[in-house]
Amino acid sequence: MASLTAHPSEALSGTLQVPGDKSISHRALMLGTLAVGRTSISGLLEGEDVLNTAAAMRALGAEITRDVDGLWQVWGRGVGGLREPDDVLDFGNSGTGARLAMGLVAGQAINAVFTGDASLRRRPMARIMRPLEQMGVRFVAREGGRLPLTVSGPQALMPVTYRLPVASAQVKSAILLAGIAAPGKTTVVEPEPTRDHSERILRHFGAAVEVGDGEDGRHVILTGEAELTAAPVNIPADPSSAAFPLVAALLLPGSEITLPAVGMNPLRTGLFRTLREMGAELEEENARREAGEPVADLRVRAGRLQAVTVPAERAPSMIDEYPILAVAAACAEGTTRLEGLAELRVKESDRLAAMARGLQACGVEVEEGRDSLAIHGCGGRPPGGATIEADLDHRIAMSFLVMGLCAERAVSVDDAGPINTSFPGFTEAMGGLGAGLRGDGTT
Ligand SMILES: O=C(O)C1=C[C@@H](OP(=O)(O)O)[C@@H](O)[C@H](O)C1
Ligand SMILES: C=C(OP(=O)(O)O)C(=O)O
Repeated sequence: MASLTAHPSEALSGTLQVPGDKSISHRALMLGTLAVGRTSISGLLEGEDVLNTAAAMRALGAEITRDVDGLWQVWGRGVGGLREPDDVLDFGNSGTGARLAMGLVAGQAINAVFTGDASLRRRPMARIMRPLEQMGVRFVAREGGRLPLTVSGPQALMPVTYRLPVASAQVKSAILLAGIAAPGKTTVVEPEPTRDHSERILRHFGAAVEVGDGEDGRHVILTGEAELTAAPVNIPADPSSAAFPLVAALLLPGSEITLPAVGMNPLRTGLFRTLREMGAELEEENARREAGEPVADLRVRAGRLQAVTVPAERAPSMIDEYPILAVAAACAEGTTRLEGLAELRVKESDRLAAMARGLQACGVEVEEGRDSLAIHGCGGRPPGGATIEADLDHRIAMSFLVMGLCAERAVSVDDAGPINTSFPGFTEAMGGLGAGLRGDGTT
């Protein structure tokens, strides 16, 4: 376990190209695998989560290469053309990789065994198993629907209409990926809209996806037995990764940074909206579209932040950003209230408990509820001076390193390794903006 320490920092400045969007990277590799022809992907996130998905797609028969200039090529097998992997598929730390790939395998008449690291093996999979079982897929899983598990795709998959019991783009996407191989229409009804990268990229590859609003929520309808055609994908910078330098720049007086080509999908930008409500100055420049996704350059200037209440219905659009928002709230003036956080308890770690514990260790007063968090802001630098257990959670690790930059005393995380799952080069990237993160060797 390599620990890392963030020391109180001066202003940040410069331009940082944040790595590619993790959600879109997984999907581009998977759609490329199901498509006929060669898919070229630029800007693919080369983090461990996505590299594990690439390895799984190779095991299922796709040919995947990386050119010297970082362009990835996927030669797909066509829907129904995947082969049975001859070993266990290991998705490491990645809920998205494992859950979406279950949907993809469901549409093939093959067996595949899925596993992951200690974090992924404690996360719930029944949410994916239930709808796919209705489509005819069989699972053998550990108690409580945990990995490792075996997926058996049926000879003839049935389409479903499924109402999501929790707001989850991963569940929606697994059903849609399975539905590609089913006859007729597969419908997912989501009470609250979640990130729609799957809908966008499916259309980009030629599938028919209709979206409409019903009384019970948003209906996403995919026409099955789709023929997917390879299409080039240019992946934007990940707004969830951009959040870390962005919040650091907001909190360190005198900072001004630019983050080019950040994904601005409105179902991902809840954090930006919240920070603006807190008084942040965020400018979007050169708004454009890449592979069906909105993108802009973000310019961020430091400023004082005021507490806000973030309503539960905003959670799906900023679900991975609560840990870093909690750090911003700890430095803001007043009490910030975050609601509708139940899903945070089943991420890479129990993020609600991890944030409450870590903030308290840094001298910030908090109240943790069943699905809420109140943070009493310090109106400036919090005390800091703690060592935080990352518990295999990249976002907890990066959030508390940003805390260390903005606190009175240094903050360490016991294991910075998981940062490589989503933001390889994080230490160097922050260093390039002027923030000092120092490795403490091996603990
Ligand atoms: O579909 C996706 O790419 C993701 C969906 C979200 O998970 P849930 O579907 O569990 O909310 C998010 O937390 C995860 O990081 C990526
Ligand atoms: C929850 C996350 O990812 P995943 O579900 O793919 O592990 C995340 O990146 O914050």
